[in-house]
Amino acid sequence: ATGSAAAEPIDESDQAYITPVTIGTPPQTLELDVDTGSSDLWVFSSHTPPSQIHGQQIYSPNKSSTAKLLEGHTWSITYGDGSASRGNVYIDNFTVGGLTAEKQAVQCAQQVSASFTRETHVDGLIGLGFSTLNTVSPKSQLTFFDNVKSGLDSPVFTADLKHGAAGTYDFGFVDKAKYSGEITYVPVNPDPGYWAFNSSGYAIGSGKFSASAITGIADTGTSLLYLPTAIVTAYYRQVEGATNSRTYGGYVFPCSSSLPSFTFGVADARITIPSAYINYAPITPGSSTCFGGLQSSSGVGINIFGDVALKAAFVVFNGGSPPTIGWAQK
Ligand SMILES: O=C(Cc1ccccc1)Nn1cnc2ccccc21
Repeated sequence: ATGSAAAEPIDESDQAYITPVTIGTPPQTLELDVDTGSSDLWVFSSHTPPSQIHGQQIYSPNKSSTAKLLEGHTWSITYGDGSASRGNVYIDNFTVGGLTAEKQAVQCAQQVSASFTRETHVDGLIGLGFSTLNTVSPKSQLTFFDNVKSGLDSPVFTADLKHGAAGTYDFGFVDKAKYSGEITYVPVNPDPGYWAFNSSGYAIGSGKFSASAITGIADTGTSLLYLPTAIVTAYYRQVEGATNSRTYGGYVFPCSSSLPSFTFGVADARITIPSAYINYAPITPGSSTCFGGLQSSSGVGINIFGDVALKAAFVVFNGGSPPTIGWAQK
């Protein structure tokens, strides 16, 4: 089996991407954020306090003839940016891009933090990290990918995210039409539960490539690229008027500044992020001060190749044994 689903940016800065899914019988459609940086599939639901719902679509298990409460199970998750949610768990049919997991654990939110309430376009998350990270207790649950993997033509899913346009998540196959040249695969360390890999180094603009291993995670659920401070300060030294703002929590610069591109290595391959992707967004709508798409990982605790990096490439998340991750230009 294979599947293919759209990944639509929620705003003009590609802060997140949403993917349509259907849950239950008759099918209820929601739009979820595919997140390789976590492993809980959770949704706004009929159990979510109305005061915490601000335009999101909800899943009502009591309207699904195939929904079954997973007795005595709860979940609670806090993300690196401090956002959080928690609730109870139902088992139901879950379909993405024509692929159905018959008995998917669908975690229903009974509480979401303000940042989720504010994100009106996001009805929940599909965690596609490793199932070891799933927070359901007392028995942790499998991700959608782990549930359908054995039935896929190939045990992979791919991300083709785009800047200001709809991209795709494919399941079970690698679409040659979506990339140029070759895909370079490197090992993944599944122990942290993330898609952790080593980048072989970086270059700023047309500068020389600096070979240095950068351990990071490929995280579709994070908007920006977070790298070591030394790399980030070297980058913004080349940006007229850039400053590291305590007020805004990172590097900002005049929106009119010209920015260098940023290249990262994957073994002997190179992925170049166009400068436009690093001119992420005005600090507030209409401001002439812009926030950088490349920021320091020192406050995050881990290097994150988020959407700013991912949308410059075609990425293969290979769930085989051993797991690997593949990067190609496009
Ligand atoms: O939490 C993080 C990483 C992060 C970002 C910024 C600062 C510190 C850490 N990403 N993420 C991955 N999945 C998420 C889901 C919701 C919110 C953030 C999510």
